[in-house]
Amino acid sequence: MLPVKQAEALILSLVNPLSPAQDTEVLDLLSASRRILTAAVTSALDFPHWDNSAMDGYAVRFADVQSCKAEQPATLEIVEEIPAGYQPQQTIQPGQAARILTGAMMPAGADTVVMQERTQRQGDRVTILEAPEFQAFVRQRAAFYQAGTPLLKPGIELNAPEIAVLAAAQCAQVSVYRRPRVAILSTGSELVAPDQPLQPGQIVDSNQYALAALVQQLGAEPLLLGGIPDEPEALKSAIAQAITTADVVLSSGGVSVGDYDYVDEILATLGAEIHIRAVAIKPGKPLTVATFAAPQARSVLYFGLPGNPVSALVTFWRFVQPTLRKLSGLAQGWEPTFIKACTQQDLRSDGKREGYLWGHLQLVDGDYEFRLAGGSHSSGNLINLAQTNGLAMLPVGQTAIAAGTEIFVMQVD
Ligand SMILES: Nc1nc2c(c(=O)[nH]1)N[C@H]1C(S)=C(S)[C@@H](COP(=O)(O)OP(=O)(O)OC[C@H]3O[C@@H](n4cnc5c(N)ncnc54)[C@H](O)[C@@H]3O)O[C@H]1N2
Ligand code: MOO
Ligand SMILES: [Mg+2]
Repeated sequence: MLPVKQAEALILSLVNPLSPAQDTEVLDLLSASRRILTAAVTSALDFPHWDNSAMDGYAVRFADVQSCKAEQPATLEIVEEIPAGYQPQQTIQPGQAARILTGAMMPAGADTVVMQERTQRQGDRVTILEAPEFQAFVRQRAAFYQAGTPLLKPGIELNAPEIAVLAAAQCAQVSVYRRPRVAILSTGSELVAPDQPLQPGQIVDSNQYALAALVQQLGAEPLLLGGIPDEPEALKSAIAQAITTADVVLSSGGVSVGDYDYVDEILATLGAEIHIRAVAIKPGKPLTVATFAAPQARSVLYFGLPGNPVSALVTFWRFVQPTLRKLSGLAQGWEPTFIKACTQQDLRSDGKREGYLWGHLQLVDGDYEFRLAGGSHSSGNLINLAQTNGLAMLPVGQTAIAAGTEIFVMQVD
């Protein structure tokens, strides 16, 4: 059994990220949310594009107003009104000012803005009641970004801030990585679809739905291959089909030592290289990780996840999620986030495998608290997994952690 950290490192070393040359598509900016940028973006524009006013007020020459105060105000002649979107026509001379609105271009000759509240207006004259700072309320050209320097790096996820930056830089279309394709198949002769009547001994194929939801949440495209009975020929043809269409294949079930656990055997028959057969994690010990090399242009990574519903989810969060993040072209941040939290209950584990117990992570007065889900922590119990958002990690060798102790909790929402 491989320790969890070693399994994570080995799995990440098997991942070939999508290629910025081949695996890309060009999208309208509005469709690019949550996608990953393939190439660096620079802009020919400075930000701000020109000196402009940060306030509604008056553009003045600092020299005219630097010593004014309420008892000794300065009165200036207003020679122009400058709303946003208008190019000033006048150069401000000594004794002159321009009415200026927020975001409007500074006129030549002026270097400072006096906010409206520090002035009194009489027709085409304005009285400045208080000396401003030199260059007050002027947003200088290129103060935020200089044209030609790096604007956005490749391998970042495009969320609202990045989309705003791209729009402002007039990048109406953007090159992003295509979505990774993830084939999902469930093994088990006992499985039926949710809309089928249940016969004695049968259960619903919930793993297919759970895995599809997780794949979608990560921005990848799930290819649903359904439930495959525990028959070697059926399984072989399903896996053979999956590896021709997907970047990653996820199966659940059939990886332990039972009489109908055929996955490893079939992978070997199909020419896969099996890298992992078991990991020291609870739940999730019987985890198979394999690669298919040729004849595809790119290799296919195969995860034989354990069939127990919680084991399938925990191994997805711990190992498949980082894989999909790396594969997707993200430059960093593949690994799960572990948060220090104070457990509110006693936690127990056999100490032989790295244990993961599900529960709820919550900020209370600035500190995270972990509340263990009530009910059974059996890997077959998916019911109390609902409404949880964290997995408390119990290191190998540790059998009991007392309530009130600080622990690491893996965030899973
Ligand atoms: N003698 C041993 N038996 C088992 C061991 C072991 O080390 N020695 N390991 C146990 C552990 S740990 C796990 S986890 C399971 C993993 O089993 P498999 O991956 O072979 O999965 P199956 O046997 O096919 O199914 C296990 C369980 O999960 C249910 N299942 C399967 N697929 C689905 C699905 N798509 N949706 C919902 N539920 C599913 C299935 O009905 C079984 O109840 O092996 C232990 N046994
Ligand atoms: O360790 Mo198995 O993955 O749950 O029961
Ligand atoms: Mg089994």
